[in-house]
Amino acid sequence: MSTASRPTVAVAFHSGYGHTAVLAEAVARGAAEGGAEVVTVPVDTITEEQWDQLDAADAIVFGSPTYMGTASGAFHAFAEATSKRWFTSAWKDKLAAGFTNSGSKSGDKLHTLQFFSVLAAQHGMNWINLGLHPGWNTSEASENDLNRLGIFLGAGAQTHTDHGPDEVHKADIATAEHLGRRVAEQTAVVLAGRTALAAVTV
Ligand SMILES: Cc1cc2nc3c(=O)[nH]c(=O)nc-3n(C[C@H](O)[C@H](O)[C@H](O)COP(=O)(O)O)c2cc1C
Repeated sequence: MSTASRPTVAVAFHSGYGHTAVLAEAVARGAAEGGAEVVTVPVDTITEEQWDQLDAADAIVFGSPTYMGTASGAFHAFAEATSKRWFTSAWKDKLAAGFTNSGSKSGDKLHTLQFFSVLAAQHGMNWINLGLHPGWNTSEASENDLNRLGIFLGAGAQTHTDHGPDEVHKADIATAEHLGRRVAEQTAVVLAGRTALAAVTV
């Protein structure tokens, strides 16, 4: 983990058909804008070097499409493989967040985000929520609002199943960027607090 206040944020994601990958890039972009060093890790092809990158990160943002009401099978395989880290509490006190994408407006996305938050809790990680009020919930609001799907736990996106990755909704991309920025900023606050605490306890 970083000792200075510049955080390292890892984006650990799976995308079967490229839509969620667009959001992973947006989270990474937002985190970089927020001052973090960023690594993206496609979990279905994860290497030993990338496991090391996750171990070294201050925050890990989990991302997956919603398949059958939960994260994809590939993401679940990755989650099971993290049990090696669980045994040694290797990820304890890292920060965590999550994003998902589905074909339907709801599509049971919340369940995927809840799965991510439980995975984080099992590791003793501290969950960072989206930190946005819902958009698109008044007569004057628009589908182009940030957080247009009105999710609090993480970033959610909806992509029509006959649309390609280049048609992921711009508001959902912006919402994912927001999440990345927020994770970077909140992680920097925690790192600064740890540094300050270490200074007064020596
Ligand atoms: C096996 C499978 C299961 C799916 N299950 C859901 C679902 O439960 N809810 C939903 O709204 N969309 C569901 N979808 C649609 C995907 O979430 C949607 O197409 C998404 O954009 C795919 O993201 P990806 O390109 O990153 O894989 C499913 C798609 C597949 C292939």
